[in-house]
Amino acid sequence: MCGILGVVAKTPVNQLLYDGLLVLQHRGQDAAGIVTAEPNGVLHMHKGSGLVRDVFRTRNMRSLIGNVGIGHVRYPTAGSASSLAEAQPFYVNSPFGIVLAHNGNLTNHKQLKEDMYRTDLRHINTSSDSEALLNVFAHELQRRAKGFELNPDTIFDAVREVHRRVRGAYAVVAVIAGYGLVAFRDANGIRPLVIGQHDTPQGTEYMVASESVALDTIGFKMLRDVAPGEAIYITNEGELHSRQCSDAPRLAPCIFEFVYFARPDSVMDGISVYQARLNMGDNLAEKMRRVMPAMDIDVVIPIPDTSRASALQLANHLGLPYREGFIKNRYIGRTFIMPGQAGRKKSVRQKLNPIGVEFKGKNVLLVDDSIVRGTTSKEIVQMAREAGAQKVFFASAAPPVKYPHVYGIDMPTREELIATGRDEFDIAREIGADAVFYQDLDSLVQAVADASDKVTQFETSCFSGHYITGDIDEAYLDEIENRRGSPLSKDLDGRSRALDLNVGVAEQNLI
Ligand SMILES: O=P(O)(O)OC[C@H]1O[C@H](OP(=O)(O)OP(=O)(O)O)[C@H](O)[C@@H]1O
Ligand SMILES: NC(=O)CC[C@H](N)C(=O)O
Ligand SMILES: [Mg+2]
Repeated sequence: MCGILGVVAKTPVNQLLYDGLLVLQHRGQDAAGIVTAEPNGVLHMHKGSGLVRDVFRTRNMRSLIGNVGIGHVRYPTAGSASSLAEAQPFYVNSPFGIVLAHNGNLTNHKQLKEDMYRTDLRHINTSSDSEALLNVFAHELQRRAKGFELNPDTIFDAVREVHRRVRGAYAVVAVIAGYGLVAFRDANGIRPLVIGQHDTPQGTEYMVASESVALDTIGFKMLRDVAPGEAIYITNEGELHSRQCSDAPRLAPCIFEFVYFARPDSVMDGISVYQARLNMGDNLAEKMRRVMPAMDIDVVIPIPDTSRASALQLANHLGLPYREGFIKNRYIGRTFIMPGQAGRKKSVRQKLNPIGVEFKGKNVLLVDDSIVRGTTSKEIVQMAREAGAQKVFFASAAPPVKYPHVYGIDMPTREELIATGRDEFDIAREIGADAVFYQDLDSLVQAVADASDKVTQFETSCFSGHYITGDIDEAYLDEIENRRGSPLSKDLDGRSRALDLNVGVAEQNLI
């Protein structure tokens, strides 16, 4: 997943974007980037590999001039490479000069890239789907723009055409040089996007962000979610326009945001992530009562951080003590979104360390939000045993992850997923636990829906194998599995390869 941010302010926007990206860091640790825009259309970009705090130095911040801008933190998705060339935002010089940042994954990326090359005569230089998305938008805008005049209708018509051409998941922020900020969300609302405002004596400022937590911490008031299929255009002067640009919008947000990705203090599509996780704990407790009536458990221990809310509620519901048995090294980031299995494995031990007294001679129930590759659970169970636990049970607040995620989360091969071809007994054996308990899918959906008064449908493909965009079949999954690990795209007669043209940190004055 990635984090995106866009601001139209009355004063310089560089610090706001930096602060906002820091708050969205949990959505991507691979690369970060900011582009700011001056009223005359001059764009300033700085992006690089690594965490926000490492990418931006004072000198970089000083060069980010302008009251309008966008930012991105990246977590590469299936098929894309972990490289500086794919750090966002992306820039295209025509029409007007556009920069774009994207959260999600396009499922017809290969086709789009081919169309771009053969029909639209546009060159895509990386294997990033986001670069293709930018070029589709640019092409559609160019076709409609009349000279240097750009009105909201033209922008909204271009977004409408983007919805027709592009499949998959996308929440987008873009700046059109000299005009303003554009934001839009795919017709299923798979990826989140919110808009907030801040009133100043000079007028209203607007911020669009992946999560409401970015608005909260920067001091913007939440206005609403951007609707599925909707586009927002905020001019440099702060005039807000919005329009539904999809013929068939429906709200089916990705349920994995609520399980793992989003921060618990965010509210997305009207759903408190924290409340959804508490509900997951309740529902899991119900199941545990059913399947394990005589509970031989002394203590419930969460795997920090994400499982805490569910584990707490599970313990309350079962009338068992809840204890913090693992201490997390606060200087290590999220393990799951790290690229590379070796790094992930090493990181679990560096990140979490048991408190012996909570384990010695006890039967412990470890709770995590999800088990994906099993990297965390395998290490943790072993650590619990080394710390003297008698029995180690493991509970997951989400159902088994059995299918690749094609909408922006890096779970691309069935082979990598511990639940592929294994039942709960096999998985318990595999991770070394005495037993494993999983939430049922219906209960997960219910848990999140219960925290909402409007959302009834979710994108659940990694648990159910049902892909909401309707364009995913066995052949597609086989293809992304085969492509796994290759940083080079194989299409276009081998002509357009991912040329890693950027060396070091990319910094540009885009004039
Ligand atoms: O089965 P796996 O492939 O190991 O993936 C699942 C684990 O990864 C995530 O933790 P992560 O360390 O990324 O972040 P957190 O601190 O927010 O829990 C998630 O919360 C699980 O603990
Ligand atoms: N996780 C994401 O949202 C990534 C966005 C885009 N597909 C990329 O790989 O950069
Ligand atoms: Mg975790």
